Amino acid sequence: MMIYLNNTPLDEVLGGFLKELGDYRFNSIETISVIDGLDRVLAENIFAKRSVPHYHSSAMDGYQVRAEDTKTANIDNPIFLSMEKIKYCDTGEPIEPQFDSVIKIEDVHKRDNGIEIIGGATKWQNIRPIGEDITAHDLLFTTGRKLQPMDIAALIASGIYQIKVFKKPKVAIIPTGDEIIPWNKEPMIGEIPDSNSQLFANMVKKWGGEPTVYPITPDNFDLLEKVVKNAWEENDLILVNAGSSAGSEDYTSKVINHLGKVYYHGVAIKPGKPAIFGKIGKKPVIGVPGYPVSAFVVMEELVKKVFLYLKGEKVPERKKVEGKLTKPVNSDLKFQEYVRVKVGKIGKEYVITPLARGAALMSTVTQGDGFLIIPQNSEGYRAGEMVQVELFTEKDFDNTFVSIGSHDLALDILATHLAPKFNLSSAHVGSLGGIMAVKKGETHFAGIHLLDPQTGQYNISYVKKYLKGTGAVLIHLAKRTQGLMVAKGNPLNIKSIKDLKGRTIANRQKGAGTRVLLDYLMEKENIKPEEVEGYTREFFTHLAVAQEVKSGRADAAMGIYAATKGMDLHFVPLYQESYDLIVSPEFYYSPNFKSILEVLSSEKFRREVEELGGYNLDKSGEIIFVEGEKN
Ligand SMILES: Nc1nc2c(c(=O)[nH]1)N[C@H]1C(S)=C(S)[C@@H](COP(=O)(O)OP(=O)(O)OC[C@H]3O[C@@H](n4cnc5c(N)ncnc54)[C@H](O)[C@@H]3O)O[C@H]1N2
Ligand code: MOO
Repeated sequence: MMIYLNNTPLDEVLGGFLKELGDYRFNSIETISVIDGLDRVLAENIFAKRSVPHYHSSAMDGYQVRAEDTKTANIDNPIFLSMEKIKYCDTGEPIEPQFDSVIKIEDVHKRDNGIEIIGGATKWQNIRPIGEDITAHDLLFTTGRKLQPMDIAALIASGIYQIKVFKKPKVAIIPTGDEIIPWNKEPMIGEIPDSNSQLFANMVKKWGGEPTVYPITPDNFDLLEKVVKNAWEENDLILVNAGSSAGSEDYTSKVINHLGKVYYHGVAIKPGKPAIFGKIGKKPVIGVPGYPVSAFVVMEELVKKVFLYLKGEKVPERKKVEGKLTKPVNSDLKFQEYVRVKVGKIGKEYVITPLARGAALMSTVTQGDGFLIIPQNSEGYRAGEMVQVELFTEKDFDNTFVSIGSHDLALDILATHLAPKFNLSSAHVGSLGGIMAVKKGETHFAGIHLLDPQTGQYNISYVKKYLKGTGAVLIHLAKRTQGLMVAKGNPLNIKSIKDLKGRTIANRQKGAGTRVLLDYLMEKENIKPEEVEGYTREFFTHLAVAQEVKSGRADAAMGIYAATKGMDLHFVPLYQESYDLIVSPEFYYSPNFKSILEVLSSEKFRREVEELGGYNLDKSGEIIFVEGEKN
């Protein structure tokens, strides 16, 4: 198998490829009705055919008069004008040739057979003369104008009904892969619904193109070649999705090379490195990697730029914000990396939290706000460094609450109650991580559930210990039942912590409240970590450990009852814990926090959470403890 994948820097690929495209441009023209012109780009200069208004018209409801007749009127010498010397008109009505002025209706006294006025009118007052707005033969728009709603209104008013615009460039989208199935078919194991084609189609539409999604093509050279040939004839730009990397079934570059030429295969970006740039005849054919985020990055950073260049448009710059990085980000020196991040605004400062790096993780784009772009040859950034983020969302950060800490399903339900007025942006780092985030001013609040083994009490001693000097308000959210998740029917008869000896568990990460609880209970029963298989394998959520038990890879896992629901697992209740929110004092006293408190104490919210099972929210929203503020 021949593997050929270079690692060319992005700018070099883009610059070089545009050069290879020579004089090829998307410049076909079509004539359309002006009413279909929204967001279309004019391919002609347009001059008005008609003046607006096209007759002298009244600007007010009132009486048309001759200014001459009104000259001597004043408050002491009112003038009476008989019906022959005036004419009533509404706003917009034509001015008759014998008149040259309009007096507003509220400035006249109606008398029998005429009006009385107490002030003179000046010539052309309250009249919109011909061409006041647009004059016939005025230049309205030049080639290249992207038509907006008022543009279309002005064109119609000035007598333009047909316009010449650039044709929407046609973009072929060819999904490939034996495992890919139509987007609306329920997938079996090993099958992947074609979600990328819709990602591409909608991006192309946003850029002003006309996408066509071709049928899914299996991994087969001849079939792919046939579809590419076909698409090449019918389109201006061809995108082949997947089959771009080094695997033996990756035919995209072979097909392009057979029909035309590949100029670049492999870009020094991550994700997105196996992208392919080639040409068949004069038309560009681009191989976009299969992983959704790799695909998104290649579409945003390369395909969009090629597309808009060929369309003769500038690439709009992304909005940028600068903020403090909450976690270190390491980067491979070989690539320019696109790390998806969440952005939060705490007080006046932005905080930037990096998300997971996997190229398959669409959720890092849907949950993320922007890219932290780490240049090639950079090792990355340290926690606390100020970094710049290029935004891909339009979120209102002033109405986004940041929650960094332990995850609980109640937070998801809280988010549904806060929407659409407020967003809740959560990151799950465990209880201790949450406390540290509050301490460093990186979050508005943190969910925690930390047992103090000495006192048997939850959370308070940790707040006292770690947030002394910082200040914090501890608000109760829920009592929830922790226990052991085991297989349906409890075949191993696991009834208490003691029964974990010699069994395999799925454990939570250090710093997680559930881990602290397990350690506490194990110590009480004198069980050493070495006596429990899997103790060192860490998972970050309740659902993740539940999944391990469900799959049979683990015999048991400590977690909350609600996570077992829907998974058909057995639950052995062991402990009632208190899941609370630590709120920074600044946020606690801000008006926005009231909205959270309102939800916490609402019946509807409490009921919805309790319905998950294993929860009691009788006291949610109550203050448990206040740690003094900074002085
Ligand atoms: N041995 C190597 N394997 C891989 C390499 C490598 O260098 N050596 N590169 C990896 C990188 S990086 C990427 S990115 C991917 C690129 O893969 P391909 O473009 O060849 O695409 P596939 O392997 O066919 O699929 C990858 C992944 O994407 C899913 N996919 C594909 N099409 C769609 C679609 N239309 N909708 C949704 N999802 C789609 C596909 O099912 C796979 O899961 O290769 C790595 N491997
Ligand atoms: O380039 Mo791949 O897209 O790194 O994941």
